[in-house]
Amino acid sequence: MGRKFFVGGNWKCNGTTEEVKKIINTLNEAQVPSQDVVEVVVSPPYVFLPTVKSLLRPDFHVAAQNCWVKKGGAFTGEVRGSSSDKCIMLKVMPVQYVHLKVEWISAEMLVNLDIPWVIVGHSERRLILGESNEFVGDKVAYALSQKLKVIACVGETLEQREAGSTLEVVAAQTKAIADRVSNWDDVVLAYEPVWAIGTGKVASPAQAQEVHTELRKWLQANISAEVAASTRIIYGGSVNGANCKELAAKPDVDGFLVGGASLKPEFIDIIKSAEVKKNA
Ligand SMILES: O=C(CO)COP(=O)(O)O
Repeated sequence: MGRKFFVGGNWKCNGTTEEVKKIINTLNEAQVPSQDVVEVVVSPPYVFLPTVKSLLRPDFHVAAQNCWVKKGGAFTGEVRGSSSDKCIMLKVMPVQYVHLKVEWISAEMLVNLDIPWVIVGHSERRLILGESNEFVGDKVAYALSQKLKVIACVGETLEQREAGSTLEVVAAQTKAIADRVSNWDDVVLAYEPVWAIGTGKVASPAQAQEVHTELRKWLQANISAEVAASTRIIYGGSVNGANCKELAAKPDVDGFLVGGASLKPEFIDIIKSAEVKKNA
């Protein structure tokens, strides 16, 4: 079974109602390859989910950027991080933000809004909010149990890459998911090296291919040949209209998770890079 090219747009914490409408207009008017060739998913901030859901063309889908690890209930704002947390949060945030409050959104709410996808384990959550591999694995499992489809993110920091531990890091992140998930049909694995995110420093096609091949080998050795062959492994980190084709040409790059460029018209060019695969 071929792996359908997948292009996700992670809008992160960006946009006003006007800007969101403008992006949607651009997407809605775009001529792109058919749904048989490419699956397109955009992920706005929570507050814009209903607007995007109602205005977006029906052949593109919507993802939330996160969801809670279990059923919702009496939780007024999530407090994560404490002085005992061994995360790098203190390095990137002033000390008064350690007790961060983050909105608490359950998988059930996303299902209720008819949002089919959720991004889990993005490095901005792992690193800033101290989400551990196990916590991310639990979230993936819970989201899948509620019938959401999951874009699960893995990736190493620059420090880890320079220490030569890239493969070990992404394998450990993937293992924490694999330990909790038995069906991979609704999982897309996003390799997002932290050093490439928002930096303009994209991984070379060879670097991306190397990690994607290793991840696929890991899936083959630890889950099954079938899961390894069918799971889409997408790349994220400074993807843009100019570099997407070369990356897409690599055999184990099955698409992209795009940040900054997903807010711009060049996102259409990135979607169109699916043609590279079709013609391969
Ligand atoms: O984090 C990313 C997508 O989830 C990538 O962000 P950029 O494309 O802005 O580097």
